[in-house]
Amino acid sequence: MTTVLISGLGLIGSSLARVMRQSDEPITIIGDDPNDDTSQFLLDQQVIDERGTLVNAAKRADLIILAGPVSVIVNQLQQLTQVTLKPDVLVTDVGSTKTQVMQASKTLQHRGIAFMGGHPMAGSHESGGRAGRQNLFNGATYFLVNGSQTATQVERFEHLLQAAQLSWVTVTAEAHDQLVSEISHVPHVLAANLVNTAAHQLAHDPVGLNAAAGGFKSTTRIAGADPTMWTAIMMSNADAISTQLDTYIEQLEQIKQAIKTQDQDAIYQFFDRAQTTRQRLESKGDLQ
Ligand SMILES: NC(=O)c1ccc[n+]([C@@H]2O[C@H](COP(=O)([O-])OP(=O)(O)OC[C@H]3O[C@@H](n4cnc5c(N)ncnc54)[C@H](O)[C@@H]3O)[C@@H](O)[C@H]2O)c1
Ligand SMILES: O=C(O)C(=O)CC1(C(=O)O)C=CC(O)C=C1
Repeated sequence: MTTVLISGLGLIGSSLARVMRQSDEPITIIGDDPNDDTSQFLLDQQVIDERGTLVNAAKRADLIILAGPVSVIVNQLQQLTQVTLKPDVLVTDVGSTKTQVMQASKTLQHRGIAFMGGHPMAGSHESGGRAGRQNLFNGATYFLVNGSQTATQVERFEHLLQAAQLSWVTVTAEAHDQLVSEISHVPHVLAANLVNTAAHQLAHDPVGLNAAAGGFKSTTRIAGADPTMWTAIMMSNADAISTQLDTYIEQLEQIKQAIKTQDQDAIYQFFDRAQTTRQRLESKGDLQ
């Protein structure tokens, strides 16, 4: 029997629990979350078997998954250094940034506890355990960052999540944070900025945002995401995100100039390049 402790039963933590429920291995899932409503819902749905607190339940666990906001994960890695854990336990996380998390895991690793960074590249603008789904991660990339885990621990972890048919990719924390700043973090900044700017400009327009159609709605869906989670992400990947934003500002300046000066060719090339890349991703089935 494998005992899994998931701390943070939100969208990601509860979805991982739902995937593990499909595993052929006998498992007990202990859930830790301060939200009583979510925890009770997941108990009733038999997504988790019992509730516990991180500090009290950690000593029984073979696998500990930290699935709260990045700022919470960083604190919990410190808390776990004060607990006597099973010698073979694997501690991992699902945080959207990895450098700060890997740094915070060092004390635990120095005490001989196996830690491996993780980040499933799937999610939603919805949050909370009720929004979790068994198929949320299907076919997605799952980044792993090497810490002090053994090959057997990785194999067992991947086996527990087999039902999701994930694509496992090992990266360094720095390469990870650089990459996701571009494909995930900056897009969230841009989406939120589109909404905030439009809302401000149209504040006194009686039709205004109510007339927004597919274009505005599909480019800004992710602006509906949880501000606590996204604040923690921005705070923990500040350098990479701000550097990427500089590049975006430069690119926006260039297209602004092209539009202002009626440079038809430059405008066409701008949209043509984007269309070609987007269509290539769609044809691979990666995007809709
Ligand atoms: N949402 C996404 O698309 C996505 C995708 C991949 C990774 N992530 C990462 O996964 C993590 C969780 O994100 P989410 O979308 O599930 O967020 P969420 O808001 O749905 O869930 C977070 C959960 O953590 C709980 N929590 C808060 N403080 C806690 C504490 N001290 N102890 C235990 N639980 C606590 C909250 O009550 C909540 O249930 C974040 O680190 C995020 O960066 C999110
Ligand atoms: O699909 C979404 O709504 C998401 O925002 C998922 C998303 C992203 O693509 O940026 C969000 C955060 C992550 O860490 C990984 C995935």
